Amino acid sequence: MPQPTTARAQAVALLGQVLGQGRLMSEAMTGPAWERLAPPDRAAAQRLATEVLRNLDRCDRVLRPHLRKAPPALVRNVLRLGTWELCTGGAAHGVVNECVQIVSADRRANSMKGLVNAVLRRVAEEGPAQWAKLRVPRLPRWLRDPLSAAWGREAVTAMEAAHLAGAPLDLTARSDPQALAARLEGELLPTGSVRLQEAGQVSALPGYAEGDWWVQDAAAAMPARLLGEVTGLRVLDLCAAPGGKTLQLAAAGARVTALDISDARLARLRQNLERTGLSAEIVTGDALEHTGNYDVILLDAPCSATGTIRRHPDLPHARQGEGISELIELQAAMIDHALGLLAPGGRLVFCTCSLIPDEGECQVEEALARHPGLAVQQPGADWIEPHWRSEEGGLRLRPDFWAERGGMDGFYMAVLVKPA
Ligand SMILES: C[S@@+](CC[C@H](N)C(=O)[O-])C[C@H]1O[C@@H](n2cnc3c(N)ncnc32)[C@H](O)[C@@H]1O
Repeated sequence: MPQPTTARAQAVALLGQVLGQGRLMSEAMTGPAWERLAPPDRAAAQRLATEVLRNLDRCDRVLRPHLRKAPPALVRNVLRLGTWELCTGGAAHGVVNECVQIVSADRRANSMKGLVNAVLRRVAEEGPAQWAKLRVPRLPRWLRDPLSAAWGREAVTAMEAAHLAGAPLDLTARSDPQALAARLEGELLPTGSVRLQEAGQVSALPGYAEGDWWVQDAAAAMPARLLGEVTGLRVLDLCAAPGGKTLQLAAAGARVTALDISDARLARLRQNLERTGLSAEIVTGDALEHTGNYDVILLDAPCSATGTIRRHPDLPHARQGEGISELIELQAAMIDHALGLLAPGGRLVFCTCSLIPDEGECQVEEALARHPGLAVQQPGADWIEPHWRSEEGGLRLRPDFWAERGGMDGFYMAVLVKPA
């Protein structure tokens, strides 16, 4: 008979996988124990682990005076979880009891249940008052150092505040953003996205089943918007899944080919097309091997995803920057291949959800040097704020932009024009 599990126990298991095994939360939310959890408990486990990771530095600061030496990983993660809950309004009795139970149930950690009980009782008394005074958690050094070099310390501090604040829910309307904003009582952003500050369960929102909208961060919706009128154009979405940009292009009347190397991710794209009643040709394959001829190509290249930390605070803890140089090489190869698939005079939108200039500005500068005649088209949309523009002609978006509205994902995008 499998042991029953709880949201807290699974949150601790998620923390162990992210912090101990370098797995992303999205990779870790599988397995028999996870499957046994009821959907609301899965959501609770995900939220608990996400908040602990977002506040990891704070949890460790509160715990430090109560620990003479670092306890084993499981005990440490239970203490971090308990600390976050106790410092943010969790009821002491329930939190402490269950944390003790989680440790008791583990053969190797069992002997430390007394310590967990004693430490969390102290945290329950002293932690909440301390919590509000703690500094905003900093990014790990592997990311903080290069970002400080690129954007300056002050900007990184502002980004860290945005990471701590988390992200509202942004939607892209299939047809009428104004009507959607009114219907959901959301904010119509200048770019055309609709923002909800408190959304609850996404699939329960009006219009979800009818496919009237899809979830897409406001920054992520901008690359396709830069293309303006695309009705009837042959558009290739070269790294398309799960399909936010494919949906935008199809809704705008383009003849879209959506290509991705991942069948599993394309299955989500297919579901999104079905739900919204939009259509696109779907191709499973490697972008570098695709052939064809297109008026427009949108290349949302695989990248470090460091622009999405507001929503994925696990990322800087699970990864230490490994694999980024390979991604940078792949992005350059994809730009070169995409240019070969474009008709003369055709446009390539290159974008990444990264904060690292090597995956953005530098890619465009280097592509211009490699391809004589290639030009950058300065986007002219009236919603573009002057400080978003970067030197080589692209747009640099950061999580600390629009702070008063709730921020945006970090993104880079540029429109390249092939010589006619
Ligand atoms: C940033 S995501 C794309 C997000 C998507 N454009 C959207 O808006 O929903 C990058 C995608 O690149 C895909 N990918 C990675 N390597 C690839 C390759 N060699 N060829 C095609 N797709 C690839 C990944 O499977 C992933 O879905």
